[in-house]
Amino acid sequence: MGKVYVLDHPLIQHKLTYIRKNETGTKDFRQLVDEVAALMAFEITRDLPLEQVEIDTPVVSNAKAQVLTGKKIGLVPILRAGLGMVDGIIKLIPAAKVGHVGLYRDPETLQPVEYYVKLPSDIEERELIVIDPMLATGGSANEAIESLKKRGARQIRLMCLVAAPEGVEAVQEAHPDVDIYLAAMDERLNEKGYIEPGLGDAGDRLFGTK
Ligand SMILES: O=P(O)(O)OC[C@H]1O[C@H](OP(=O)(O)OP(=O)(O)O)[C@H](O)[C@@H]1O
Ligand SMILES: O=c1cc[nH]c(=O)[nH]1
Ligand SMILES: [Mg+2]
Repeated sequence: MGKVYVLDHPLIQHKLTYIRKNETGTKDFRQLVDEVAALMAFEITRDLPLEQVEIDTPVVSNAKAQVLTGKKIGLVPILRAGLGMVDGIIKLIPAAKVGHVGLYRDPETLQPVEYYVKLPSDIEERELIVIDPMLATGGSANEAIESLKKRGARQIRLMCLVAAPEGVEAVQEAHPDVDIYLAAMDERLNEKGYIEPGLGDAGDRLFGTK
């Protein structure tokens, strides 16, 4: 079963509180999501492998130093709301390629509807991070992960700001090979499929559409 990591760094938790607040407007919401995504990226890349190299500094020759090695990273935001987390992560991993999976959740059935997929050609070679602020029923994340696997992806992690326990369980059941990284595990889903306490509709708050 995939592991679940709740990233409890104080800066992440402090900023998340302001993201949640009803009175936080679009500009600040966007800025805070960007900052939290960067902080989360810092935490989830802790286990990236390093290799030793030799470099010349202005002072000595052949100094031992370390550089990243292993698989390259690919980011896959789930449209729309996942877009709000891309720039923050790219600041730390500027060479990451970015694929897009477009999904919306039907408001009646809560089922995900796929409308767009565009991925880097070498996804099977990359360590992919699927990003979406919200993991509610888990339907969208599962559909996105399925879509990536169908196209050859082999190593996938999921990064969300806020999750409901139902969504985490659904992903763990459907994709036991996928580890999940969260800023918070919330209490429940309400009858409309919204996370409580949550932060509302992440896409609408990011893009000012409601
Ligand atoms: O876990 P689930 O129950 O599938 O719900 C989570 C999905 O719902 C939201 O997207 P939404 O459908 O609002 O689309 P948007 O990003 O375009 O606003 C959110 O960004 C997730 O993708
Ligand atoms: O609480 C929720 C649930 C799904 N999608 C959102 O944007 N927010
Ligand atoms: Mg939305």
